[in-house]
Amino acid sequence: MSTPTDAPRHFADSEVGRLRTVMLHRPGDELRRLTPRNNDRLLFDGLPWVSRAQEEHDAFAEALRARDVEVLYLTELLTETLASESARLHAITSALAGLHLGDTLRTYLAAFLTEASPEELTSYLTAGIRNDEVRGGHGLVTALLDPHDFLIDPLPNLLFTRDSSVWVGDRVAITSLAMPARARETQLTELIYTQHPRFAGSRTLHGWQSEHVEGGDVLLLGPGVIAVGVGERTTPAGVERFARQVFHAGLAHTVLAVPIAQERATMHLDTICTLVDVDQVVMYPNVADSLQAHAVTLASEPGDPDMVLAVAPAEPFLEAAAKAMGIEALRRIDTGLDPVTAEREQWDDGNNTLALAPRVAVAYERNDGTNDRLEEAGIEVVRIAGSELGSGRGGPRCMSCPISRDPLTAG
Ligand SMILES: NC(=O)NCCC[C@H](N)C(=O)O
Repeated sequence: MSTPTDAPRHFADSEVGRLRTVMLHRPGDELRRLTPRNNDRLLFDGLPWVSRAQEEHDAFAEALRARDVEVLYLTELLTETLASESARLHAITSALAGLHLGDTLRTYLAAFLTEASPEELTSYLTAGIRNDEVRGGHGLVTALLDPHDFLIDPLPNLLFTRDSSVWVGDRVAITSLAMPARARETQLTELIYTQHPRFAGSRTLHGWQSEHVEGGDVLLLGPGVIAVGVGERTTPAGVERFARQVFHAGLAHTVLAVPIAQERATMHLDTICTLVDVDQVVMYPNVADSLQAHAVTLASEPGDPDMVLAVAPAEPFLEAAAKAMGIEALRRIDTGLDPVTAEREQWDDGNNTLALAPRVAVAYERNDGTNDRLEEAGIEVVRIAGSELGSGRGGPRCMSCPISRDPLTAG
């Protein structure tokens, strides 16, 4: 595999530049924590068959490797990061910061986790610890909590690495996840990007303490142009903060703030629209005509500490996007073949494609109507199975965090 020698090692300025490196999370024991009592709270619609989900995920990773994409695994990076004492201390302190533990249990767990190997600590941080699994620290809190209550919550949505960090240019944004079940994920991505030797020197943006922005809402439409969905997960204040940061860092000239319905089916912008070419998106037709965008640009001089943002009135999304991208039109390929098929295939993440290069995209095989349409439009579809992976409501884009793509030429 070769990368252009003048390109930074970690870089992304589009959704479709040739994919070089991606971070995935192979589903593991954290999925075995899901029960009919907690799956709603943990944001899964069902209980996945874990070994089949792993097979499906391995096939996804293999399809990427077959296209010369370097696959990094979040848990491997985390375990390597946790070899450092300072990273371990940081990880343990943040994982035990919750107000549900009490001093006795927190002190016991801190000592217990400090003794754990990096592999074991990774496992506790991702699959969690249940009250009935601890051997010490017993007292009022352990007695009053239900035996099945989690002292450290499992993170089954780690599978969706897209949401907990986003590379924009040569910087990585640590996002701020809105749902309590996912909030701790970004403590782990922050630790990896700030303490793993591979990322030494990488500069970060945003942060998990900031206003909510989730990676599934962030679409790098092309060099200098970023669309950000605002709905169930990313807040208006989140997109404002994000816009200020990318303008300040010179990473974008326009941010499109795109209001989306606050519903589970459309939890992120990438559940209704993803790019499959430099000027083509696959899009949910039931919202395509009503989707609007406010173009946000910098009204003050670059470098002025009082950054003033100019916010344009709402315009149809595709028009606003094409204008900001400097192209004649952002063409649309519809999900499904009719409104009902479109609704079914949108729910099953037919829109949620991962581009490997212009006109080459990974998609769930089950969405026949959408995949046929993509192929008719000249897109090569790399089909993967997702019957179990999809039970958390996320497709190939949600399950991948591009760390390196070949740059697209601006303009
Ligand atoms: N970008 C995405 O749409 N990610 C899918 C996230 C699914 C996860 N179960 C969630 O509700 O957050």
